Amino acid sequence: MIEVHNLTKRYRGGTAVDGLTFTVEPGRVTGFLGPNGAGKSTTIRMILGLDRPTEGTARVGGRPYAALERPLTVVGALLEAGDLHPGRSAREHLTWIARTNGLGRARVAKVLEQTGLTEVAGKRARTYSLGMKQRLGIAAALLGDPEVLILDEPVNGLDPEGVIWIRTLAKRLAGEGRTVLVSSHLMSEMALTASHLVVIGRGRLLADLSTEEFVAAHSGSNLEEAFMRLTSDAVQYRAGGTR
Ligand SMILES: Nc1ncnc2c1ncn2[C@@H]1O[C@H](COP(=O)(O)OP(=O)(O)OP(=O)(O)O)[C@@H](O)[C@H]1O
Repeated sequence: MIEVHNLTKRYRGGTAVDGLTFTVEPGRVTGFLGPNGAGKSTTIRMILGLDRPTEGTARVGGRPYAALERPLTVVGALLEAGDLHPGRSAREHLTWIARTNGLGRARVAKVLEQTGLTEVAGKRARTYSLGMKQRLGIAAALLGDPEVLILDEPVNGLDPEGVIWIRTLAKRLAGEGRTVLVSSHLMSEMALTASHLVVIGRGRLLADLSTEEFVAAHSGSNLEEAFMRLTSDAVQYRAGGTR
């Protein structure tokens, strides 16, 4: 479970995250939606202890990230900017993470298999397509067999096959009882992937409801347009440069 309470991040230039409170439950895929600049990445960074909140708290598996003894066994994350060494192979990359986190080598073989990378595991990362890099990022996130998975914009730039693969994987992980949070700025994609939605705009919570409820409320209209309407104030605020 992920519990976010009154989470706030202010920068000198403005407020990126503004008093957010929501819970991400296990056993389902939760879509974390908002237009560009809404504060999704900043929220995720605070959940993962990479950014310090100005106010409020974020807990993963019942504790703040910093209090987790073996973080990779509790939460795995795929962030937008991967830190992949181009000269390293997938197997070397994963083995290094496993070793520095006290995880057994058997996990490396397991996550390579789970992400379909076994056959290319010896190739250097510089030869990988974007789709393969995303799979490797997900393999690293799965290494500690964590109960919580956070994927930040995982389908950006992927071809249709890659998009379907991520969608299927997210659902499978949730089906295993894990907590899965997937961020996106595309309502149409989340409608196919997530069974629950947390929508933010301008750092504030706009909606926290099941995908079914959202779709039913906007049946007959284009989902992407309905999402744009919901977040339109946030977009106008941003475009006006008043942040
Ligand atoms: N280090 C920083 N200093 C100042 N402002 C920041 C910093 N990081 C983020 N912001 C601002 O906070 C706001 C939220 O950014 P964030 O990246 O969290 O949004 P997002 O919803 O993830 O959008 P995107 O999908 O475009 O990354 C933006 O206006 C951004 O410019």
